[in-house]
Amino acid sequence: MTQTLTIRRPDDWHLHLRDGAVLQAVLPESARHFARAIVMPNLVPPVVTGAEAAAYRDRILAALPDGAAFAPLMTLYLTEDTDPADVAAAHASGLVHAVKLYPAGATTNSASGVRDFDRVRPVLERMAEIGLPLCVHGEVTDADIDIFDREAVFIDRVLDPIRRATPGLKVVMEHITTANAVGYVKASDGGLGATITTHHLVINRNHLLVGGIRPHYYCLPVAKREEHRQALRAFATSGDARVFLGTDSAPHVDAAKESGCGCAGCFTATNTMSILAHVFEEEGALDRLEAFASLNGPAFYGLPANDATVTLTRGDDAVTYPDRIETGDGPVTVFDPGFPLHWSVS
Ligand SMILES: NC(=O)N[C@@H](CC(=O)O)C(=O)O
Ligand SMILES: [Zn+2]
Ligand SMILES: [Zn+2]
Repeated sequence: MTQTLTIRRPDDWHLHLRDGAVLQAVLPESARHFARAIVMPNLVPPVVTGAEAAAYRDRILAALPDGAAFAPLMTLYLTEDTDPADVAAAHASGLVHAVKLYPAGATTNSASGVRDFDRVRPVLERMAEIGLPLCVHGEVTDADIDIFDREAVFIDRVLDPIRRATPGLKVVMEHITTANAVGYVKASDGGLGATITTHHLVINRNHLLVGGIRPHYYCLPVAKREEHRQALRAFATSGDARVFLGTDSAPHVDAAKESGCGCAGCFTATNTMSILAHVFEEEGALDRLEAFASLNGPAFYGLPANDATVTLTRGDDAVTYPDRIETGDGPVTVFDPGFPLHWSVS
């Protein structure tokens, strides 16, 4: 039996496109289904200034396949030396849609991130004035905090104090992985949103570690216990306007993942919409997929939803995707959800 679902064209509110040969290879995977994406600035070196963001945007547009309708929404990488005036100008020109906070050392290419949060206070205050959202990688980096606890501790020690000290600052808690984060966002009174990735709706920490270590399931924040995955699924499929899709599709070539010290990141751009339809169907929430993937994000960012639509079709036969995408730097493995997919985007 064939079933169809038509929704506004989705957007991706947290995406890594990289640069050079990898950008060239992975960009079509996102542009195929998504109209817009918040593009992460953690290149090496990072995208810190408005001028750097404009140059990166030009490289992305140059790499787009002919005829693709895809708009990169640029972000700036917050450092302790970031100039509030440069941020405000990049926002006023329409170039920059968010500033990204990486605690120094928290994740891939975060060495230039923030150590002393007092040093970025002037930037945060300016952002609150102009309505520019702060996107947050929400993990502490203290050596004595267990990696599975780093998100929950971040909420108490960093996120909540920043929000209290900067009233009116719009914050997106990105790629949330815990029931603690779900609870914190649900208890907030506005100005706080959260993104959830495709893979955190599918895997828990057993998928990563049982029966052998699975480097392609390793990402940050690391997948948690099953009870946390269940909390994420309930929140994502609830229709709550504070939560929306940020795939955090994060390509690393296989040689960097399948290594004695493998990089963090799951590459989900290729099959995300099929996986999400599967998850929402399992949760009896197909009617709320549009809110999560296409409506809540633009509303939070103050942008219109897309006029175009996509139709998802559920067929009896499983749909297949390539196991890996070839890039000029080597292959990038596509996230394997571990179950057959029946929904495809037409
Ligand atoms: N999520 C990840 O595991 N990796 C991301 C960085 C990030 O979003 O934290 C990357 O850039 O590879
Ligand atoms: Zn992150
Ligand atoms: Zn990310």
